[in-house]
Amino acid sequence: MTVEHPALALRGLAKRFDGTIAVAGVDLDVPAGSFYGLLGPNGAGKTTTLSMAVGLLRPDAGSAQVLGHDVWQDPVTAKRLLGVMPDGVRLFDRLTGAELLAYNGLLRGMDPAVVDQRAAELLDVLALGDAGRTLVVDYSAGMKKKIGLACALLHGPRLLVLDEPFEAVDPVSAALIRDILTRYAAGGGTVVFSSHVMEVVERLCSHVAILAQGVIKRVGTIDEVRGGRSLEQVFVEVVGGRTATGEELSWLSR
Ligand SMILES: Nc1ncnc2c1ncn2[C@@H]1O[C@H](COP(=O)(O)OP(=O)(O)OP(=O)(O)O)[C@@H](O)[C@H]1O
Repeated sequence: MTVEHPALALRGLAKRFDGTIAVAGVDLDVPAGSFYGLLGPNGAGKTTTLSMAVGLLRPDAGSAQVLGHDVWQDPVTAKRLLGVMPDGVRLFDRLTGAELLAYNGLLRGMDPAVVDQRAAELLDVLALGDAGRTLVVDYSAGMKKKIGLACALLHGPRLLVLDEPFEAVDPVSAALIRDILTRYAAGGGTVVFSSHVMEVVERLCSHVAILAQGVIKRVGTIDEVRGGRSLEQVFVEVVGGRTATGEELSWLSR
């Protein structure tokens, strides 16, 4: 009997920066084939959690497995199965989009002919073909997101982990990214992405986890987490925060 591993399994992940506890013990199972949203306010620990989950940041404690392969003990296998778009897309940006994709593909040991063919297709689908000889450093923020996504997809990973893929992206590009991710998930891939945008998560995701102050406050399928309400209502209730009384900033009124 074969054991079905979750696409991503996090156990007790924790990270502290100096005096700040960024992530305080996160357990999460992302079922294979799911579209998983990681929601949380600024500073909740989303980027830190995802960075540890994909092997970019060493945790103080805990483990991360991609389809049963430990990210820290068996990184080559785990990273072969994984496509990552990190926050702020730290790219080698003195290259054109095509050069960056070629660099990524060859670094992964892919056949150069396959890299060329897939790179051309990705640039075309993501509407980056027109950027031609423009260096990635001169791309707009939205274009950088798209080339980051192309780099994450190039080797045909089974799991995609994306940090804020819709941030700084215009509606046309956002729709394009949504379509590509939806097709990828329909084809058997698993997507995990972080976001603050309820509407995107509600529209796309089968599952959601709400992270606040470094811990998971709610987790489950979208319907389980919503419990008949809107995701925004649940989010605000879980995360709390201050409400304006109307007295503040009175000097702004004329
Ligand atoms: N390299 C670092 N050095 C020091 N503190 C850090 C570092 N990275 C993150 N932190 C702190 O850890 C906490 C969690 O940050 P993180 O970036 O993971 O949150 P986030 O949920 O991704 O936030 P945002 O939505 O604003 O991107 C914050 O308090 C942040 O200031």
